[in-house]
Amino acid sequence: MGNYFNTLSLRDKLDQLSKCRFMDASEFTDGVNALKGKKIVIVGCGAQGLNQGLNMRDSGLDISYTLRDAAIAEKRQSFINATENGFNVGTYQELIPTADLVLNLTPDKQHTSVVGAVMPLMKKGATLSYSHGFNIVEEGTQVREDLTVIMVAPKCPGTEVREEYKRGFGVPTLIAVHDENDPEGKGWAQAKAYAVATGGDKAGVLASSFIAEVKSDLMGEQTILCGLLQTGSILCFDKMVEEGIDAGYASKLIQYGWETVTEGLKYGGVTNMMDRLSNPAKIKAFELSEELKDIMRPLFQKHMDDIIEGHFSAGMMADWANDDKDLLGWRAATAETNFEKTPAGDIEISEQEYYDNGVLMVAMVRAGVELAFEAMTDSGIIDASAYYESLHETPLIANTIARRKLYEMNSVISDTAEYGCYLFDHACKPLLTDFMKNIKTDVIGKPYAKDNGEGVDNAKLIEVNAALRNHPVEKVGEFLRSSMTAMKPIV
Ligand SMILES: NC(=O)C1=CN([C@@H]2O[C@H](COP(=O)(O)OP(=O)(O)OC[C@H]3O[C@@H](n4cnc5c(N)ncnc54)[C@H](OP(=O)(O)O)[C@@H]3O)[C@@H](O)[C@H]2O)C=CC1
Ligand SMILES: CC[C@](O)(C(C)=O)C(=O)O
Ligand SMILES: [Mg+2]
Ligand SMILES: [Mg+2]
Repeated sequence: MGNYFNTLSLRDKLDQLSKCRFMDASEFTDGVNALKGKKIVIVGCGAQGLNQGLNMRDSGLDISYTLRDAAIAEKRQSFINATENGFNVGTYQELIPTADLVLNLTPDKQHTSVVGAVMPLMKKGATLSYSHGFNIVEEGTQVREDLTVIMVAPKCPGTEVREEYKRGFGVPTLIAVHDENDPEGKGWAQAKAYAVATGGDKAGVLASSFIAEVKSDLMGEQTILCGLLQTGSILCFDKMVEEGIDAGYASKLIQYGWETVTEGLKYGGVTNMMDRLSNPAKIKAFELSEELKDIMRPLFQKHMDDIIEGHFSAGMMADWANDDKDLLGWRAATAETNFEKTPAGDIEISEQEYYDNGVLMVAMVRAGVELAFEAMTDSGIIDASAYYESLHETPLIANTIARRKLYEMNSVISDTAEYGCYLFDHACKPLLTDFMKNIKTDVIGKPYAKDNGEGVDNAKLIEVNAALRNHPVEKVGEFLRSSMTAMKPIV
């Protein structure tokens, strides 16, 4: 065992990183048939396990859960999740030998021990599935030759996998078959049926590789999706309070503001989100985001380099071996931030006010989306995949902050994402210290145009609009969104 990616030649690395094909709806006409009547056993009933299982059962598949013995004996939350939803639950010995498909939906840290325990019990020719390829790519786990190994990775938190499915939509999903484990050539058919069962085909499916999924997923979650939303929440809240804005108002503006402004992003990309601002505010947001991009670019690039080279995974695995000291310390520190401790005030904020009084938040989102997209595509990740891991998923993560702030986001995302989020946040906040010194309430907490007049330089506005609309994330986004015909509004 060792870092599998690092054992490949440069040519193979680049080939794997660039594996990404947007699948046409016509490729899913067989629906869930490849898995119909098959026994599907999910290991773990947490964020992904529960929500994927609910969708798959509603899609007509046979789902049961296997949990470690202690979880069953002590009736832990995973046991409650499964039994209260009417699923059959059993031990590994009871259920794994009956399974045609085993979904490993335990935390990445546990994969080596879980796969080690489950694999000997799996019947010959069965399939093992992951929703994140860390164990295969970064730890180099080798799976029994007779087993098929697939990945179906929703580009989204588990809660939203369920919510989007209930809305009749789905979440973009990346599927892959591990080249070294497809002895019967059935991997792709099963992965496609699984993606249909979770609703992924309605939002868009990419046929990809374990490697491309891991490297892009880690990058998205550490930077724009979670890291920058955490940094932005803390910095914007502290600034508003320091400048005399009511703390309840500041708390509400941020808690629900990310969800509201990124809903504009989800529908019409950065262009639409920025168009929701008045013209003077849009120009200001553009200038702020350009400055933010210059300051944060080296940090985004460092995260991408560390992920590609394996430094990130080595550091996180060292923390696993150290009883998660960093993860737990950072988690406790996040709970003590003033943003987290200040409840949202009972104040009406209209949808438009979130944009007008949140110009800096809009600027942060634009900067983060574009930087993450640029760092991924510069490293050989295909634009569609980079789009899902930056622009499309940001609103889905923002939804979690609207529910119960950073606590909710960090509980709902995987432990791997949570670790990466804190790592980025702790590096990013100091980088933005000088930038934040110049920030006043005209761009966070109060409407921009009111204090700055309505005058606009036409030439400047045309230049800004062109820069926004011509960014490559907008080009690929336009194409990908055109296939998301079942998308439903939530704000
Ligand atoms: N969170 C998310 O939204 C996303 C996660 N993923 C990926 O999905 C996978 C699952 O992550 P996530 O849903 O966050 O995981 P959770 O932490 O939410 O769920 C973990 C589940 O695994 C069980 N578990 C924990 N430790 C062990 C162990 N040693 N042996 C057996 N079971 C164990 C837990 O039950 P108990 O402790 O009671 O035994 C619980 O049911 C990961 O690979 C992750 O990267 C992919 C996309 C998004
Ligand atoms: C954004 C974090 C994620 O990758 C996800 C929800 O897609 C995770 O690991 O939780
Ligand atoms: Mg992800
Ligand atoms: Mg992840």
